[in-house]
Amino acid sequence: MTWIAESYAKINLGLHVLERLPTGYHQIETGFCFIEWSDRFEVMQAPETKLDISDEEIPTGEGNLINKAIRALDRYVGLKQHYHIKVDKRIPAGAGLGGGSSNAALTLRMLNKIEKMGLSDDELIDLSRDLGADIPFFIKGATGIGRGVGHDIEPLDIQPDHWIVTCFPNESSSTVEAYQHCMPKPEPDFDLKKTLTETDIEEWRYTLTNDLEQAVFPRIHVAGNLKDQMYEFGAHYASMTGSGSAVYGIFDQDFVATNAYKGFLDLNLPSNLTRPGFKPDYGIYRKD
Ligand SMILES: C[C@](O)(CO)[C@H](O)COP(=O)(O)OP(=O)(O)OC[C@H]1O[C@@H](n2ccc(N)nc2=O)[C@H](O)[C@@H]1O
Ligand SMILES: Nc1ncnc2c1ncn2[C@@H]1O[C@H](COP(=O)(O)OP(=O)(O)OP(=O)(O)O)[C@@H](O)[C@H]1O
Repeated sequence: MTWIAESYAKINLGLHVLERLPTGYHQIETGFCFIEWSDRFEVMQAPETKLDISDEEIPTGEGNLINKAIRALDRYVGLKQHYHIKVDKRIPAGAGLGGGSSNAALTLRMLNKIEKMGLSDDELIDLSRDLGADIPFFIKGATGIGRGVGHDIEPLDIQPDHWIVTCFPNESSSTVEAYQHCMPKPEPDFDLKKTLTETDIEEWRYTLTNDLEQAVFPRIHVAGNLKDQMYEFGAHYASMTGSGSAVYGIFDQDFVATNAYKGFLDLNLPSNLTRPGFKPDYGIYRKD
């Protein structure tokens, strides 16, 4: 029996880096929403654990977040079976799109369902606490504001009711380095929740910032150029997502967004077009 599901990417709507913590992590505040870019998972019972990823640049050993998620679940409840997991990888890695975290969260949700473990979202979040700061958002599967190191999610309907064009400039960004090079600001210049819920998207370019841009753009110039290009294509708002290097633009007219999307594809840059108010299909389906 084969189980199928989609592992969606996220983008960050604004990101405050508030404080560097003694653990090396940072206290942040960020809006999380989804885009229509996803990896496709096929999971089958197998004599031994096996991971196949269509993108050969992503290591499939112990360090892969899918394998880490399997081990964490096994430690927590003890898995009854082994699995062969095939991933059609479409989300670029090192893009700030949370591809690895999304994969880890889906692995936990799928095995929880396949083995009828009955673990709650909070239990899955607990057992995966050390795997990645973005994972709780992907387990919950609802948009919202992330606080603390990103783990504490306040659910909030902040999926933009606009078109989103996302583009990866083909140069990966390291999350560790992005945080190392940023300057924490304990008193941010704007109220993130208020901006996301009460301010028109047209106004965001004057307020809503991602603090990690200042750490990434000087080192990955193409990412900064891509943001300028989004505005040239007619975006109402453009920003780097997370630790980069992907950049997204928010557009209110479909033909302007489509034109931008096609423009990036013509430049051979991996890109995505997301519909207004997009909601991911979080279903896990059985293919007999
Ligand atoms: C940039 C974001 O994607 C925004 O949503 C996240 O903050 C990063 O989430 P992630 O990739 O799941 O991060 P993790 O895998 O947990 O951490 C990678 C590294 O990023 C840094 N890191 C991450 C999250 C955070 N709040 N502070 C940090 O300083 C730490 O050096 C950490 O070792
Ligand atoms: N299942 C996975 N899919 C993608 N990358 C993975 C996976 N497991 C481990 N990695 C490693 O994690 C690193 C970052 O990949 P990922 O796609 O999660 O980056 P990201 O989008 O920048 O993440 P984030 O936004 O959470 O910081 C890569 O170097 C990659 O080799």
